[in-house]
Amino acid sequence: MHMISDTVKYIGVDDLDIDLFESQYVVPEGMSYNSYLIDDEKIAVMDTADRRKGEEWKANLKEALNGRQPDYLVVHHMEPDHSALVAWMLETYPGVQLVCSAQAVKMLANFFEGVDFTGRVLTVKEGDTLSLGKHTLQFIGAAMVHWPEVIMSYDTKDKVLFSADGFGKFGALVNETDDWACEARRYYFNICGKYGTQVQSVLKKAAGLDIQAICPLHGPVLKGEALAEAVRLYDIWSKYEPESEGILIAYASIHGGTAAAAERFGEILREKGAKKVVVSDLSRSDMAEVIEDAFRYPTVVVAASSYDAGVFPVMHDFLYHLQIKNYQKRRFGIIENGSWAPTAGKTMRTMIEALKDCEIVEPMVTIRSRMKAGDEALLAQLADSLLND
Ligand SMILES: Cc1cc2nc3c(=O)[nH]c(=O)nc-3n(C[C@H](O)[C@H](O)[C@H](O)COP(=O)(O)O)c2cc1C
Repeated sequence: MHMISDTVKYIGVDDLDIDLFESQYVVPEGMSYNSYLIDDEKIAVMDTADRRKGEEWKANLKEALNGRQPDYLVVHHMEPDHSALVAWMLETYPGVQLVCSAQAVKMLANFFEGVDFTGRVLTVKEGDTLSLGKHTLQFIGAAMVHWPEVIMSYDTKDKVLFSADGFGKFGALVNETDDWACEARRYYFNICGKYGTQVQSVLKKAAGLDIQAICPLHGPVLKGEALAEAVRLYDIWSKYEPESEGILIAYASIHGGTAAAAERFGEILREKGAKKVVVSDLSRSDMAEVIEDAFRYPTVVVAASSYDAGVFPVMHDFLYHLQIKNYQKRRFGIIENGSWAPTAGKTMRTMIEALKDCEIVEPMVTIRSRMKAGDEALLAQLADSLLND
């Protein structure tokens, strides 16, 4: 158990045997469910953990309490990976009061049938404060970062921001490296990506505070340069601005013809001077990582086989993911493939046109079954349009 400051203790747990986080994200480095304890005249526990590691978390809590009783359980976020032990806390510690938003109160009964919360909940909203003795918690509304009930809290004594899922990342703390951005980016775009406006609003509020440490619910505590870099990246990401130069080619291919065309198109782009080209096979890549790359770069080329008068499903899934994540402000190129009546291009075009402020760069290239020498010229033309316009 490590100390964040002389009175703020880390009591979270690592999960190294989880197969998929939220039943969809591969997490080869595991996951951490962070939880903190503020040891003051009144003791506040900041969130619980996932029930997968409930016993370990309870042991950490008991060790940190050292025989004392907690006074408050602050529930920043009701998602079960943080709130699984809420009912257990109420039952085990009769003096503990839950501190959460009004929206969270509505959710409590949904998650914990039969638990009597009467007289056990202190509802807080933006600007409210809670004195623990030397520490005072100031609450910050953070609705839709990334659920509606989310609050953050700021400890005015140690200048710590408890940021809920904001500033989180994939990966257990035991496996933490210096490269925070790599898995924080994949986490951000897939989990919070839809809510850029709400993240911007929280960043504006945070700019008015002197923050010495950010304590998220997943991933490492951020301090110093790491904190400043994380805030810089969150500002870019939540404005939907590309982070760096580059072109993503995402392809969906049944028998390899579209794959060959996509790889060749990558070579053409490099021959013409593109410095960074990432080619991803949507059937075999981690979808969350391809989505991350789509947000990272300003330009995306989609290449796909036609399928049942539409597009090969994994490409449909990719574009659908972009749509629900509020993807915007990017340029697209389109390559389609078909053996008798190519339809992939039209389907992809319709889906891209539904995205906000996304431009389709012409010409769209049609491959018939296998790429031929004659297709080179049109691919070169598309490359020129993408690189020079
Ligand atoms: C189930 C299935 C449905 C298909 N539907 C279409 C179609 O509607 N129109 C078409 O032109 N080709 C269709 N095709 C053919 C492929 O799109 C075509 O062979 C393409 O060249 C495959 O590219 P690939 O080598 O990258 O997989 C279909 C193929 C399969 C297996």
